[in-house]
Formats: sequence, structure tokens, C-alpha cells
Amino acid sequence: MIATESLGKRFPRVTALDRLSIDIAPGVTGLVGANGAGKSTLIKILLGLSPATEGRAEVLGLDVATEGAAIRERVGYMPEHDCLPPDVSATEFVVHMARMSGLPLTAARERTADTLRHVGLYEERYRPMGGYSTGMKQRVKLAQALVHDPRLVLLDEPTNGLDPVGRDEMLGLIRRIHTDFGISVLVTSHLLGELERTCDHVVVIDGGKLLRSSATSDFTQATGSLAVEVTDTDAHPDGTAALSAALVAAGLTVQPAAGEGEFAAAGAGSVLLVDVAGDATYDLVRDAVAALGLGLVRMEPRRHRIAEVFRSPGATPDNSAQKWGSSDAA
Ligand SMILES: Nc1ncnc2c1ncn2[C@@H]1O[C@H](COP(=O)(O)OP(=O)(O)OP(=O)(O)O)[C@@H](O)[C@H]1O
Repeated sequence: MIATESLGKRFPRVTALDRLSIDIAPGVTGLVGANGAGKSTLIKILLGLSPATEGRAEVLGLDVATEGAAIRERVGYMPEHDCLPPDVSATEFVVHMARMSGLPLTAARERTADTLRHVGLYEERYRPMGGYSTGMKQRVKLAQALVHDPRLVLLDEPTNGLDPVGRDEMLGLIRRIHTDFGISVLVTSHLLGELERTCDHVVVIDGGKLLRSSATSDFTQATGSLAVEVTDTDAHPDGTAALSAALVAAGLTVQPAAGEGEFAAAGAGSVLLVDVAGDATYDLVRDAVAALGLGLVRMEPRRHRIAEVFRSPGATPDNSAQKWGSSDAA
């Protein structure tokens, strides 16, 4: 879908992209990096809107330096910043964008209605966009990127400014662009955590350089520990402590999980992380829970979070997840 080779972009004072070589296959790909990492610069080069200063890139097999117009016919683009005319309705705007992409009027109207319904805008689509919430504006920007039925969409920070519910809804929509319509997606974010649920592949850049490009599953491999959560009972008012003692007595290594990230809902100390020493560990946990008469809420292999990969000892302070808002990773 997208291939770059030693792609560089130098501004007089800043190197925005530094010999970036990536290869992006069909599917949903996340492009993650801190503010200023070079994400928007890369998207503008891929659309043929801004020339690279070195190297080369192809989108759908077309050269960005010479075939920008053909690329923009086949690729949808959702820009990062607010760019919607306030006095125009979503319907008028998206029909206009569809016409600009070459659709005849009737087809443009039909596609606009379908696309706005798909992104979840109904009656509001006839109102001027100046009165829309941030979430509604993001949906209109997504709709105009999809209306001409592109093969690929480039989405620049589509969750920017959204609350957690709005962000989840937007991520769900993005996933469905691929599963329902077969359109490939390149989506940028400065939040590592939100990409692991949405993307098949994640490309991480920092200071314009490639840090890592991997399948999401490579980032989130099983850790070798088991997360176990149980209910309390009258006999064991602190079921977690009782289970922990029983598992240690059975020879297992156990520690409480910090009450954050995927364990935030459970609260600090109420999830145990048990080191897995073969299949027998599962049986030992099950038997200990049954012997204590506790209810088993969950017993699941724990996986790495993407953010943790960049907190590992190999990560330098410069490329750590901290500055990418990893606290939003939950
Ligand atoms: N037209 C320009 N002139 C000079 N410097 C620029 C220009 N456009 C971008 N830059 C610089 O290039 C670097 C990369 O910017 P870019 O907008 O691509 O980052 P980004 O990862 O998209 O971050 P953000 O999410 O904050 O937009 C930044 O240091 C930025 O200041």
C-alpha cells in the first residue's frame, strides 16, 4: 500500500523526517509518535502535497513525486486541524467534496447520505457545522475522506479532542472502515495505547526516525504471567489475600497487579499476577480457588501493552512512552 525508501524532509531549522524506510501492507496501520515526530509531514508527502527533500515513496504503486493527483483520486485524507466551513451543513459539504472527487451529482448525494449514516450523523447533517461538537466535526471529516470510496484513507489524529467515549466510538468506526468496506487505513496518534485495539500493525517514529515497525501482536505478546481476579466471600472477606497465600503455599510466584491500565476497573491489589510454570499452573489456580470457595472473575494470560515496550530497559529516555501520553493507554 505504502512504501518509503530513505525518505527525508528538511526544513531550514528542523529535520522533520530522517531517512525513513517503511513498508505498509493492506489493513489498519497505526503511525504513532509524539507531537512533532513527523507524522503530518509524512502524510503530506504521501499525498503528493509536499515534496520530500530526499529519498522516495510510493502509495498504491504510484510515485508521490510525480503522481500526486492520481494518488489523491484513490486515497482519502482526514486532516488533523479544524477545516470545516461553519455556515455549511454536513450534507452540503460532503456532497461538495464528493463532486470535487469526480462523482456525478446523483451519485455524490447518494454516497453522502450513506457515508454520513455510516459515521453516525443523522438529522444533524442538515444543520450548519458551526454548531457541531468536536465529535460531530471529526465524523464529518471522516465522512468526506470516505465519500469517494477510496482504496486507502490517511487519518491524521482522528481522536484528537474527543472524550474517552467519543474516542472509543471513533476507533470502532475506523476498524469498521476496513472490516466492512475493505478500505486500508493509516491512522496517526500520539497515544500508543489506543492503537493496540484498532490496528493490525504499528509504526513508531520519533524525531522523524523509524523506531519500530511491527505487527500489533508482536508488541503485545503474552508475558508469561496469568492475571487472576476472584470475589470475596463471608469466609474470606479478602479473597485475593487468601488466594495469594494458598498459591504461594502451593509453590507459585505471585504478586499483586498495580491497579492501573487494564486492571484499573478492578482496583489496586485485587488482581494477582501468577508466574506461569507450565500447564499445571492453571490447574493449581483453579483448584486453589475452588478449595477456598471463591468466585473466579477472570483467569487470563496477561499480554504486554504497547506502552510497556517503550518503558523497557532498552528504551532510552528520548524514546520512552512517557511523552506519548501513555497514561491514556487504558
Ligand atoms: N512548514 C514547516 N516549516 C518548518 N517546520 C515545519 C513545517 N512543518 C512541520 N515542521 C516541523 O517538522 C517537525 C514535524 O512536524 P509534524 O507536523 O510532521 O509532526 P507531527 O508528528 O504530525 O506532530 P503533531 O501531531 O504535533 O502535528 C516539527 O518539528 C515541526 O515543527
